[in-house]
Amino acid sequence: MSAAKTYTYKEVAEANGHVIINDKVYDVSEFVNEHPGGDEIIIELFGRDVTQDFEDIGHSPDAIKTLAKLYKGDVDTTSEKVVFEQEQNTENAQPQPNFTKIAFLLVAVAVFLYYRSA
Ligand code: HEM
Repeated sequence: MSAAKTYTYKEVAEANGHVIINDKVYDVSEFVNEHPGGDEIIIELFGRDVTQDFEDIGHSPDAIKTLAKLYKGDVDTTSEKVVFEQEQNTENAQPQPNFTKIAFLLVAVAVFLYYRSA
């Protein structure tokens, strides 16, 4: 751990297969192949702060232990943030799941099933 390094957001974004969780930098380039949740889900997020994603899944203490082994250093939180295109889209997108759309879909399915069984 003595070799811990401080990274700027830009350095993390440009490194190969690093992610940020709680302001710590992890090299997950090798780990993605073993990730029980699949590699794609993390590869898509390389270079980013995945704290929210990691916590939303409710990863186990085991997963947190694995994470500790991949620790590379800390992020310089005063460095300039990197804006990712996809992130921008999500921010501009509707914040709430579209209830009307879901309700409409359910009705459509119900109607379909009704007519199919008639
Ligand atoms: C970056 C470090 C990560 C590590 C070390 C890690 C580790 C793990 C481990 C050990 C599991 C097995 C279940 C458990 O023990 O909780 C797991 C499951 C999972 N992970 Fe991760 N994960 C990481 C990042 C992520 C990220 C960023 C996402 C989402 C964007 C993600 C999505 C998932 C999903 C969806 C599962 C559930 C698989 C299932 O139950 O079918 N993981 N992860």
